[in-house]
Amino acid sequence: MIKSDAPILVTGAAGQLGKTFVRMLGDQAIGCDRAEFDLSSPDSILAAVRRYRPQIVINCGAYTAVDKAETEPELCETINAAAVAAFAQACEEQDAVLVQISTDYVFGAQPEVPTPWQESDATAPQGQYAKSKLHGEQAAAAAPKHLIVRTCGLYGGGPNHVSFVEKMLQLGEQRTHLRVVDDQRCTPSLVDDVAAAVLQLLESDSRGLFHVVNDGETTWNEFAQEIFRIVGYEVQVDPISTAEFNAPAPRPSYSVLDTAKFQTLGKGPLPHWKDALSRYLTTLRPILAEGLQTS
Ligand SMILES: NC(=O)C1=CN([C@@H]2O[C@H](COP(=O)(O)OP(=O)(O)OC[C@H]3O[C@@H](n4cnc5c(N)ncnc54)[C@H](OP(=O)(O)O)[C@@H]3O)[C@@H](O)[C@H]2O)C=CC1
Ligand SMILES: Cc1cn([C@H]2C[C@H](O)[C@@H](COP(=O)(O)OP(=O)(O)O[C@H]3O[C@@H](C)C(=O)[C@@H](O)[C@H]3O)O2)c(=O)[nH]c1=O
Repeated sequence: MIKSDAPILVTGAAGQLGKTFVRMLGDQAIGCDRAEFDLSSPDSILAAVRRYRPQIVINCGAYTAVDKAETEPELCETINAAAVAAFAQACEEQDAVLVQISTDYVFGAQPEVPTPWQESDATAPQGQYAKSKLHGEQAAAAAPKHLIVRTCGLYGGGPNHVSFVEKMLQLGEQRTHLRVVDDQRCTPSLVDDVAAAVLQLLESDSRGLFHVVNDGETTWNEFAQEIFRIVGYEVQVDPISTAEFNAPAPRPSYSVLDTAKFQTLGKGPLPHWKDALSRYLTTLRPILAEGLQTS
């Protein structure tokens, strides 16, 4: 159970998800950015956690530049795995719960029959970011009280965070034709819905590994088309393959996550991805009227 008076430390508080937790938790949150916790120096983490004496640490800080990680694998591994090991040790010492946010990218191999991945399925991370995040899960699992939440394609941090949604909107302001991959299936998810679900897991004292994404599944191409449909931009989104896009890091062709385990809480699935996207774009409407480029 979340004790209402004990602090909850949120790392990565300047990021999309961290910022959302800090907003939702209000006075109970101690939001820390890289000035307080430099995750590339894990040695400093224990002392910093001792200072705050949290009941829960929600680690949203991470190296999230998937392509850049291919050329900075050591830094990515330090931030996404070694720092998590330090949090696990600190949480054990403080008898605190460690919440580690992880990713659908821990799955990589093309399943024979595409069926949403369950928590018990074998992982097969492909790129450096993906591998470091799996190592981070393993490090978090060393904390006696841990909650590891895998999610996917986060967006919704507002116009200052450039997720896939803002990338599409910026490109859509400039171009009439875009090329977007149509051979990766996943479920992009809204930070508000994911953070609310994580808090439900904490409130029910859940421990272990959970998949938390919006309901349904799509491709990035269909997701982009839905963005433009909702905001009313006339942009043609041509389908291309992942090979044609030729990004430096590999991405899974199928990383839809099964949320049945989360649903055992009895609250049902998270809202459908189309509903989540529509809610987020509604909040952006006043800014879109001015143009995202100029905001
Ligand atoms: N984005 C996505 O699509 C997905 C993300 N995830 C996971 O969810 C979590 C939250 O992601 P999201 O909010 O999107 O990520 P963001 O990139 O928005 O935020 C990550 C935060 O980590 C901080 N950070 C990076 N390096 C350091 C460092 N050396 N020391 C301290 N802080 C650092 C960044 O700080 P600064 O702002 O100063 O750079 C940033 O605020 C991560 O664990 C990520 O792996 C999982 C699935 C999908
Ligand atoms: C901008 C753009 C992207 N794409 C492709 C590239 C990629 O395969 C896909 C999604 O693009 P992104 O670069 O936003 O995706 P990416 O940064 O790989 O997003 C990921 O972030 C990390 C942190 C995670 O943990 C994952 O869950 C995941 O969603 O769309 C196009 O095909 N056309 C485009 O114009």
